[in-house]
Amino acid sequence: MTKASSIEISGVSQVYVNRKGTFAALQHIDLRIEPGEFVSIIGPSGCGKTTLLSLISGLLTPTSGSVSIMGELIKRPTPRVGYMLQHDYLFPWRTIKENVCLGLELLGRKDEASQAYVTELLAEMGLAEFADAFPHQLSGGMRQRVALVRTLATEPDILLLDEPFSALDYQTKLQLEDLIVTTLKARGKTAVLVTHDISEAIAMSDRIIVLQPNPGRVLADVTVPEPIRQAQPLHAREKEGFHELFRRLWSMFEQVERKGGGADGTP
Ligand SMILES: Nc1ncnc2c1ncn2[C@@H]1O[C@H](COP(=O)(O)OP(=O)(O)OP(=O)(O)O)[C@@H](O)[C@H]1O
Repeated sequence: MTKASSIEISGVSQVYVNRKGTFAALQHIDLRIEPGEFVSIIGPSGCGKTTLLSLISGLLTPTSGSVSIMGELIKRPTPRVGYMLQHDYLFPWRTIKENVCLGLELLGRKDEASQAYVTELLAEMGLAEFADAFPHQLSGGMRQRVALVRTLATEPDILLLDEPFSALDYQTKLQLEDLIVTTLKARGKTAVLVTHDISEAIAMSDRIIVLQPNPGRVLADVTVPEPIRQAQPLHAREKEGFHELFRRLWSMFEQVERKGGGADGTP
């Protein structure tokens, strides 16, 4: 349960073919994410953030280059990688327990240890008494907690989080940020978060990758200062250096937007 994996992205380019021709969504991305690291990907709309997650999950294979997990080439989706999205995609006709067990069912895992782990996770997320409830009886924040349990139930080494908080109100979002970081760090999971929210990225991450568009490339790879990393996301915002880093990342966004993408050089 505490297994962690590295992600190695080497010389990755992704070209999409559409009616107008070809479009380079990502160009020559080299990135290594360490076991247990929490990394956020930020950047303007269309810079290739979701494409990068799709490549790590094995839903897409890169046009060139390679994506590996602990040195093993990823060519198709693998249970080692869990994916959590903005929408919870819970089945309305299934109870909460039945929803969180879906991934286990698909993998044919009906063993007692897996069931016990699901019960433990539901309790940890404050959902124990809702195991027999249906999704419509839960708030948006609770439903995202259910989605987190469903993702963790199959014990992936890596979690990909694609804007999982964007549909939530501010207070719920802050609470869920805390819960996710605590839960993933306690289990040593490697995590990659895509977000448009700079302060969320700083508060949750060990490292932040800034992408620039047209074509998508790495503009900056920023390590979050230690005092901020050590703090829970809710308190990270009060730490020294938080606002300075926010301003630095904000100015990178402005630079990319001024140049309309395709900007070279460091911020
Ligand atoms: N299947 C596809 N076919 C053609 N073009 C695509 C496809 N998927 C994505 N794109 C294009 O590739 C670029 C990168 O898309 P992607 O969704 O990865 O960006 P993003 O940074 O996640 O954007 P957003 O922040 O708006 O979600 C965009 O210009 C998008 O229109």
